[in-house]
Order: sequence, then C-alpha cells, then structure tokens
Amino acid sequence: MARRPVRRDGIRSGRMSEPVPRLTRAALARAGEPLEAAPARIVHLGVGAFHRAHQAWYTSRAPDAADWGIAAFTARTDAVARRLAPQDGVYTLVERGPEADRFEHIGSIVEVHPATRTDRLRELVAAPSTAVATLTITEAGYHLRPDGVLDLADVEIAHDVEALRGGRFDALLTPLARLLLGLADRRTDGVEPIAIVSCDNLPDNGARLAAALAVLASETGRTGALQAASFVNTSVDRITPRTTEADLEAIAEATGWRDEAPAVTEPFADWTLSGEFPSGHPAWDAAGARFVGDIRAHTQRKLLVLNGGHLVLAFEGLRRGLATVADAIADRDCRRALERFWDEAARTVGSPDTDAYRAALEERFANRRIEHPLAQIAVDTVTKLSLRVLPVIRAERAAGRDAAGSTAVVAAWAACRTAGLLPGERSDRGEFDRALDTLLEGADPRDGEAIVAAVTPPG
Ligand SMILES: NC(=O)c1ccc[n+]([C@@H]2O[C@H](COP(=O)([O-])OP(=O)(O)OC[C@H]3O[C@@H](n4cnc5c(N)ncnc54)[C@H](O)[C@@H]3O)[C@@H](O)[C@H]2O)c1
Ligand SMILES: O=P(O)(O)OC[C@@H](O)[C@@H](O)[C@H](O)[C@H](O)CO
Repeated sequence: MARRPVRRDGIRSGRMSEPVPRLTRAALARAGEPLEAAPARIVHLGVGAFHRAHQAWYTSRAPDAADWGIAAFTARTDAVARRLAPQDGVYTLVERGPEADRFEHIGSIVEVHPATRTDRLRELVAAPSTAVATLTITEAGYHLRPDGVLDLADVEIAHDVEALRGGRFDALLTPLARLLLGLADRRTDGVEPIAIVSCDNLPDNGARLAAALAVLASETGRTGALQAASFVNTSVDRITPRTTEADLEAIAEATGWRDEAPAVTEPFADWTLSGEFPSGHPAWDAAGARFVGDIRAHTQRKLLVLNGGHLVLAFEGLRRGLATVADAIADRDCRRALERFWDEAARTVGSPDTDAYRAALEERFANRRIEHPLAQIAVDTVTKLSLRVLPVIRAERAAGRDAAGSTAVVAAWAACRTAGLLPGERSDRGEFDRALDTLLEGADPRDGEAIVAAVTPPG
C-alpha cells in the first residue's frame, strides 16, 4: 500500500485535507501499487464479508495467484455488488489484532456480479478455463430439512423447481438452482469436472451440497449434471463480523482510500479441505490451507467448540443485555455456561488437541477490538442448534450423562426466543412451538424428553 498517509500498524494518521479517492484497480496502479487482474478461473457464490476475509485472501496469497482470479456473485441481494463492482473487485482487508490493525489490498476478485446474472454464472461454470466454484451462502442458503435433505416444500426451492422445469432461468431465486444450470451445461459440453467447494459452516458441507443438488437435478430432469462436478468438504475458520460504517471511516483515515466494501477480520485463519480437484486449484496449501484425507474430526471440533460456543455466548449474553462476543466472555455467568458446554463438547469431539483449540479460542473470543455482535450470530437458530448443540446432547446422553451443559443452551435459546430477543424470529407461543417441533425433528427421538424439559419452565 503506497498511498499517503498509510499506517500498517493501526495508528491513525489524522484527517486528510485532500479528498479521499475511491479504491479501484486503476487508481491503485496510478499510485504505484498495481494489482493485476488474474484470469477468472474460480467462481464464487455469496460474496459476503467472510469470502473476502478467507477464500479470496488465501487465493491472493497463493504463489500462483497471477493465474487464479475469482468471478464473484452475490447470493441474494445485490448490495455487495453495488459497492464492490465499482472498485473492480479490489478491497481492503483489515486484520484486527488485540493491539493493532493491519491493512492489505486484495486483488483476487476480478469480476463482481449480482446474483441475478444467471447468464454469466452459467457461462463461467461451464467454461473449460473454470476449475473451482466456492460457496459462502449461509446455512439457510442450502434449504435443508432438519434431517439434512433438500426441502422441496421450501417456498424458494419449490419456485425454482418450477422455473427450471419451465425454462424460466431469469426467474431463479436460489444459488443451488443457478449452479445446477451451469453444471448441466458443463456436462453437455463434455468439459472436465469442476471442483465445488462449500465454505459454509455445515458438517459434510460438500456432501450435503451434492445431495441437495442431486435432488434438485432429479426433480428437474438434469441428473447428468452432477457428473460435471467433484464435491469438496471443508472446515473454514476466521471470525469475520459484518463491516460497519465506522469501519469505512477508519479505513479511509488510516489508508487514504475510500473503500465501500472492506472486510474486517481476526489475525487467525484456518482452511482445511478434503476432496478431488479434477481441473486443478490454486496453491492454497502454500498460503496456509491444508488438504487432508479425512476431515470429519476437524470439522466436528470447529463446529461444536467454536460455533457451538458462539451460540452459548449469544443466547446467554442477549439474555443479559450484552452486545458482543467479547462482552459475553467477560461476563462470569456467560463464561460459566460456556465452560460447561465446552466440557461436554470436548468429550463429544474426543480428540486430544481440543484443549489447545479451546484455550486459543478463549483468546480469540476475548479480542475486544473484534466487535462481533451476538445478534449477528443468533439468526437461523434452529438450524444452528441442530448442527452445533444437539450432537453434544446426543453424545452425552448416550454415554449415560445428563447433558446439563448442552441442554442449558437450548433452555437459553428458548428464553431468548420467547422474550423476543432473537432478530427476525417471532416470539409468540405458536411460532415458538413450531420452532421447537422443527428442532425436535432434527434431534434423536431418545433426547426429545430432555429437550422439552429444558425449555419448559419449572412448575
Ligand atoms: N463470518 C464468519 O465469521 C464466518 C466464518 C466461517 C464461516 N462462515 C460461513 O460463511 C457464511 C457467510 O458469512 P458472511 O459473514 O460472509 O455473511 P454475509 O451476510 O456477509 O454474506 C452471506 C452471503 O450469503 C447470502 N445469503 C444470506 N442468506 C441467504 C439465503 N437464505 N440464501 C442464499 N443466500 C443467502 C447473502 O446474500 C450474502 O451473499 C456463514 O453463514 C458461514 O456459513 C462465516
Ligand atoms: O456464520 P454462522 O452463521 O455459521 O455462525 C456465526 C459465527 O459463529 C461464525 O460466523 C464464526 O464467526 C465463524 O465460524 C468463525 O470461523
């Protein structure tokens, strides 16, 4: 980063008298910081903050970055495209440590499109030059039932099944349907398979995506499409809260560039991948990622200990009127609830390195400069509880223990939900009962009574 005033150490350099220019590839080149656009060989769906802090960052750090550009699509609204496209995909990544910020311009995203550009997505997924498609579309974006199968009764999926059957491709609503179209074209053209890399916080994320696409394909007469893809399971880790307007101002002040689409993240990053890449991939391993044979234990540890732990802090913290993860872990009662859950989650994971992971996580959660709102975590809560807490209840009870720490998370969820503290989730009795029924559908029937008891006030 050459433009003045630039401070990589997080010390702000004072207000500038000159107007702050907009970050673009051309403006960077003029300022002596050229970031060449690589050919687009990766397609990404869901260009949110996490993609910019994780996969796009790893790609920018790979030694062969000059060969691997990303064509990024939003997954739902066009908000990020409106901010990032005028910057030619270039943005600032702020690595926010406990003491200071580090600023870096990332140039690996070379095309930015709104989700509705199905035509371009289709063309890119089918193109022989495209080797990889990555996704960060949130857990809700997979439209799975509590048993993990694609929910054909879901309104958006039902809509897209009809649209695919009727050839109304411009009307598609879901990333899954758009991706399927591209794969069908790739298959028709006989192109080498593409690797599809789910980077969402789901266990067996690649396998679940493959199964969901298989259902969609069979419902719409495109069963051959899946032969054009290999599905990769991943575990992804880097705490990346939503960017705020205050972040934009601080970045302009610190770097001298106006950036409408930065991402703010913690220094820690992990990316573990398992699967085949028939058409190749960037040297992400040289940038710190790990390719492994069996990913299950790794994924389970991350989802239960980190994401399950986040849920504990979110529900316990929101009940107490707290705002962020750092606030909650500093609260004695929240901390106690977290430790009780972690003791049980560690037994469920059963791997010896969980203690070290947990100790490191305490520091990551306590980083006060990362303002991770509890309200951002506490969304889509039934799905998250099913995947991150119910497995702990199951394992504890199967071992003859009372699962008090993990059932307490369900009790805290119920308290938040009925008190109207969960954003976007209705608190009336009927809605709560429906949510509880859905949660129970995803639970082992042997745990039903314990879960119901946890959410039922005594007396
Ligand atoms: N932020 C993190 O700390 C983090 C860390 C690890 C993994 N992840 C994974 O990445 C996902 C995205 O995180 P983010 O911080 O980028 O979120 P974000 O809100 O910034 O972006 C999410 C993207 O998903 C889209 N989306 C949201 N709901 C959708 C739905 N129902 N259907 C289709 N698309 C939908 C949004 O439009 C957006 O493009 C998370 O849900 C999680 O699975 C995030
Ligand atoms: O992103 P979600 O919605 O799956 O869960 C919220 C957070 O727990 C999550 O985003 C973590 O910050 C992340 O998984 C850290 O790697």
